[in-house]
Amino acid sequence: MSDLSIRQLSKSFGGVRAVNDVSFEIKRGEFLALIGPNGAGKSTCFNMINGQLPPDAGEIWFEGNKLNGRKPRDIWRLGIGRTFQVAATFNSMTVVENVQMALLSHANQIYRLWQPARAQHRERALELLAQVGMQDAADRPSRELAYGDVKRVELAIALANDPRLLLMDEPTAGMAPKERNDLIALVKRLVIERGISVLFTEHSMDVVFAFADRIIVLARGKLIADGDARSIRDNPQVQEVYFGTGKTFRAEARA
Ligand SMILES: Nc1ncnc2c1ncn2[C@@H]1O[C@H](COP(=O)(O)OP(=O)(O)OP(=O)(O)O)[C@@H](O)[C@H]1O
Repeated sequence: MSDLSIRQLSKSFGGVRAVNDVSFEIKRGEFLALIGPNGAGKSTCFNMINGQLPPDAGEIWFEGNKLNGRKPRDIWRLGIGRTFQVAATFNSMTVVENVQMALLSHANQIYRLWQPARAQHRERALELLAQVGMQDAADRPSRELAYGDVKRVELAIALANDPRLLLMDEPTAGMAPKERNDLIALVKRLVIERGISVLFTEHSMDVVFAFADRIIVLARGKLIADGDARSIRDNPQVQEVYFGTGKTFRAEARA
């Protein structure tokens, strides 16, 4: 069964066809990269899936539910998580408190009648921090964290909602190559351990080719390729759209 089904999705801004008749599926437990040069329509796709932008045409289905017309919060409740930039309050709390707040927010959706106290979520918050390798920093003020560690905590916060599909739009933006690699390796491990699906965008082709189960490529709003790393790397149309961007897509660049 496919988790997410995107069917003939389109979105224009004035005369710009940002997303043009795009269809793809994500299967349960798949780690799928959405790539494409700048302005290809990746963020617009994400924003339609998470309910921030209404599509002009096409349908989005998740586990048998049509998502068109639903609010971001309803889509989040259906099990589609996303990594947010940290909230304005992030710096005023400890690391574990930030995850506790996310758990509290999630619990309030379901157990509205007997809202558990924040303290009761500490153990679960520590478990989530352990999954992202941040348990030792649990009681540190969040404002002291290095950038890469903030990203790990963001991931723990996203996992607090127990998503079955996680959307990650450029999760490694602003990171050094080693940090990028580590974060995506961590996400891949979580995909395998938790059986969730992840759709992510990433500008580092090394990272995409090393970790993605499957890659889809957008160019000027159109989906031009969908396949594994080798087929994408050898695809002449993909090579052409990346020509001159400094990314390597030549066959001889194969690892
Ligand atoms: N809110 C908007 N208003 C007008 N035009 C927009 C808007 N959002 C996106 N666009 C245009 O739609 C096209 C696709 O943009 P989008 O941000 O989805 O691409 P992207 O693949 O995410 O790019 P990048 O890799 O640079 O983030 C671009 O031409 C962009 O200028």
